[in-house]
Amino acid sequence: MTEENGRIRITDSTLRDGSHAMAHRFTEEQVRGVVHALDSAGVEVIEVAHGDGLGGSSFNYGFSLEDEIKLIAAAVDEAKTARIAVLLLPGVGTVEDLRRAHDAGASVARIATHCTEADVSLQHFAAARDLGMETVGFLMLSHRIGPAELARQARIMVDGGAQCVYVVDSAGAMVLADAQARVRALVEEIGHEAQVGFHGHQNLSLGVANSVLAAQNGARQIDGALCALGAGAGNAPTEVVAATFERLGYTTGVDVQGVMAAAEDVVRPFLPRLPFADRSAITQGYAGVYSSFLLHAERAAERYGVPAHEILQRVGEAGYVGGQEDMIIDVALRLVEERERAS
Ligand SMILES: CC[C@H](O)CC(=O)C(=O)O
Ligand SMILES: [Mn+2]
Repeated sequence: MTEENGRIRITDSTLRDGSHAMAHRFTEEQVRGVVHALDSAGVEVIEVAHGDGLGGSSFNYGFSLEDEIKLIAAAVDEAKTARIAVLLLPGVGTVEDLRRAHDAGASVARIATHCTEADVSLQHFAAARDLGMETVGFLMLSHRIGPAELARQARIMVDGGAQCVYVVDSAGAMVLADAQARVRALVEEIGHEAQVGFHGHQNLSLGVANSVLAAQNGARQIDGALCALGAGAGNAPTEVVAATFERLGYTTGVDVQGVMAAAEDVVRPFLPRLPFADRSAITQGYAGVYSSFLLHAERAAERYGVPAHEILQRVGEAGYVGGQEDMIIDVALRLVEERERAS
């Protein structure tokens, strides 16, 4: 296929979604190295923040090794052409956090809400627009509601000032047509006023395939992370996304060799473990569990002596959402009780 499929903007989230997999232990040196490599490879937007967004460094979500504003400033300093994005979950981060990130040089504000709660993002979009930032809405756990309802939530974000709204497969639970239908519904609802994006996870190893279907159905912004470094089994790998989209005839502006080198030579050496669809991560995709719950479940498994995949299966059945990380402990304790009663 030739270059006929139009332009796709790749946003790399190694330094934000990857923060989950790194237990929020990124150093300034690592941030500088990754930004330098991505920027040199032509990646236009690089997201930097705590895994749970601005203000996420806390007992509940895990403390960052380095202050995220310092990391954002380092990323801005390192990038020659790429723009630095931040993620903000209203309630975890505040408008004040957004201002601080903007003062440090971030220019893209990605405001994330649970897929049914778009209305809590309105003041954050207004603040981001006042600051002159580009605005992106992020509808997390998008698999939990149908395409029509998701499109209504996207409409709320666009009316509030979002210039793009993402279908976010936080659990890596979407199976091909799920991604396709949701992206198509958003494109129909908001496509003449705003762009649509797709953020895929690899729990069922479909992050790249879902991203391709998203693009074929009108998505114009696609997320990835180098070496798939991200929550759960990781994100659609940026280097695979770039290579695949080029082969499909999309223009991304990304140098495939450069981004492969960034993955292999810069990120891989500091990975604590390769993101992998093991039993726990597959369970997340299968049962529709927030990918960032993986490490929390593994820690609870270790502490209470019950398998992480069983915890995650129960978490999926209960339908817990981001912010309910404490319920993972609750589930683990219930499993312990059940086991004691049964023995
Ligand atoms: C906790 C925020 C979350 O990691 C955002 C995201 O990347 C997702 O929902 O997939
Ligand atoms: Mn994610």
